[in-house]
Amino acid sequence: MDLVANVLLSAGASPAMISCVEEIPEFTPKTHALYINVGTLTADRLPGMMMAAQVANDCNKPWVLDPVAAGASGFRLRACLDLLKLRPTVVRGNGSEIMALFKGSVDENSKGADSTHESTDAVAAAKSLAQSSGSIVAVSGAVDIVTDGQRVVGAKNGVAMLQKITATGCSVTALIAAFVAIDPSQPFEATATALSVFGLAGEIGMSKANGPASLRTNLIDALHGLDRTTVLQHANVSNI
Ligand SMILES: Nc1ncnc2c1ncn2[C@@H]1O[C@H](COP(=O)(O)OP(=O)(O)OP(=O)(O)O)[C@@H](O)[C@H]1O
Ligand SMILES: Cc1ncsc1CCO
Ligand SMILES: [Mg+2]
Repeated sequence: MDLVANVLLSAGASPAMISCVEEIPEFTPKTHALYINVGTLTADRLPGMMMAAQVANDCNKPWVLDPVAAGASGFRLRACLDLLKLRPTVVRGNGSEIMALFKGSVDENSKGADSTHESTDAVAAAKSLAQSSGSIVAVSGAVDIVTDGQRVVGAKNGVAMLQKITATGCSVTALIAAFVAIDPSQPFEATATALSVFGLAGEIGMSKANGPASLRTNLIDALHGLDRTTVLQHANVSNI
């Protein structure tokens, strides 16, 4: 939650981390985008997540799902599939998470939050999931994949060390929500751009880092300092 909120602040967004069921109907309409992350899922938290998604849909707010460790247990998988039925604007997971949602079955080899698959192994699953769910599907990894079920692009910015910092995936999903909030009519473009910008901040941060802890700090600084010229010069997004 710390990294997610600080990444959003660095990018110029304004996070509010709300999980109290009593507040959700009142607060969700005030947002520009809702982000639901099941990382620390409990039976008590799920009804609030479902309610928030429903409120967002009722007031036409975009919302984004991070299905953390979707294949790790039956409870988690069902929760993610139930949330997916509420049609998030975007779902972003790692290769294993997107493949578990596509297959609809628990992954016996799941390592939990970390992926055991390359993003490029999940392209067909992501495309099919986008078609069946109606959501934009993004798969993070060495190449970040984004698809609306027809188009597929790859965003190639980033450094492998990002995997050694917990919640970089959660944070890039939050950034996707912030970018979708800017123009909800272009969620595909917003998702690819957010992934590319986050990866670029990782590259710039890594040039000054000694390891994961300093990369975490430099990543936030780099995101805060990014300008349009740097993004246009170094963003590496292409059709797949
Ligand atoms: N091998 C890699 N090379 C470059 N960038 C990478 C690589 N692996 C992951 N990334 C980047 O790291 C970020 C997090 O992606 P990752 O796939 O690790 O998410 P995740 O598994 O959901 O992470 P978490 O659950 O810890 O939040 C993304 O911006 C992604 O592009
Ligand atoms: C490690 C971990 N466990 C639940 S959420 C989370 C953060 C990365 O997804
Ligand atoms: Mg994750």
